[in-house]
Amino acid sequence: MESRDAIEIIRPDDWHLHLRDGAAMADVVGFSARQFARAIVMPNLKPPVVTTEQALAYRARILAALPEGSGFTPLMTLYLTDRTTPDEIARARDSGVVVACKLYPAGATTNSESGVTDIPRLQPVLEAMRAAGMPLLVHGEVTDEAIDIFDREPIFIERVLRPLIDQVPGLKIVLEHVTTAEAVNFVRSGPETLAATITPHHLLYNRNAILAGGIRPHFYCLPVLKRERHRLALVEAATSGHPRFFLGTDSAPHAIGTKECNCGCAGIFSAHAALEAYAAVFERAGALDRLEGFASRHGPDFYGLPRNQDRLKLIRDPWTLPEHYAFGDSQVVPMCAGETIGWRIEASV
Ligand SMILES: NC(=O)N[C@@H](CC(=O)O)C(=O)O
Ligand SMILES: [Zn+2]
Ligand SMILES: [Zn+2]
Repeated sequence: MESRDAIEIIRPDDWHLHLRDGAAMADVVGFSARQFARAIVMPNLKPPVVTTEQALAYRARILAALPEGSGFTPLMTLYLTDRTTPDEIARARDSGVVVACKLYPAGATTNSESGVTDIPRLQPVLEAMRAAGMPLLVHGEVTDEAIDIFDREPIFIERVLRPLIDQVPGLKIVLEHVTTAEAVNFVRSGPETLAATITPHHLLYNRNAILAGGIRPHFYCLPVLKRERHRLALVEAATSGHPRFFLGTDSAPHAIGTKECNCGCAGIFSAHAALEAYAAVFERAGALDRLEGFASRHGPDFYGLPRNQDRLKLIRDPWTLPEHYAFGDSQVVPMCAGETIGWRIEASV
């Protein structure tokens, strides 16, 4: 195994991030801005970001909440509903700040109640997106109660994603937060217009983390963590150098009380140490030299955006992660709370 004490890469971007809103957002946005130049900001607020006007207003609130001097760029998204129109896509494109649209199957995850119920009827909207070169970002799980929760991603691929790719050839699609070997294989064998993001938690943990030795709500996210063989498939994909797999943290903070209760929310907060966690995974796989592709090149190349100009340095300097961070009028328990991580971001270089 290689052993290095520092690694310098092009400054990375986060291609899947939940920043929330208000005081809670102000508490977490700095963690992302510290390491990433840009992030795709998810639109599942309450109410969701369904119009360009709402996206512009949300963007302004994010910019106002950034630490002094931060150059962080939020890349905005629209939340597709059954009522989204092709005109809205044109407005989004013309805004220059909305770069993608998010497809939540209605009821699939946190704040997805207004999501899409009938994908074929979305055809004109999807065609407008293809014409605009705007990627469709997909939460890839079926909502069918009859399907076991651990099978919802592979079944989604067969029932929904495969037909969707045929329905609108040429549309860029990102299968977000992939969790299974089936998803990895599907993306690998799919068209050049199909890519996937991979989270740090799905690379670090399997489903035992949620259930073995006691029930641990802070490991509960959607799509739910899977078996070890799936985690290994994800590590292989992320560290393979394949250009259609890239970094998307899905950092999704929830107030502690909404996770530690009898019906806890889905979502893992990882923005406090995301790049450091990915570096640990890549190091363990003997693939630190491939971190830059995954974190800093594949994403912009797929989206058709320029790569970042500045660089960032990670140094070996183990530190212990806090048990909690402030989160609005509450607190959030971060991924790897209380554990030691081997890497630290030194500074911009
Ligand atoms: N990933 C999660 O478990 N939760 C996300 C929603 C999502 O990305 O599906 C959230 O907004 O909390
Ligand atoms: Zn999701
Ligand atoms: Zn998400």
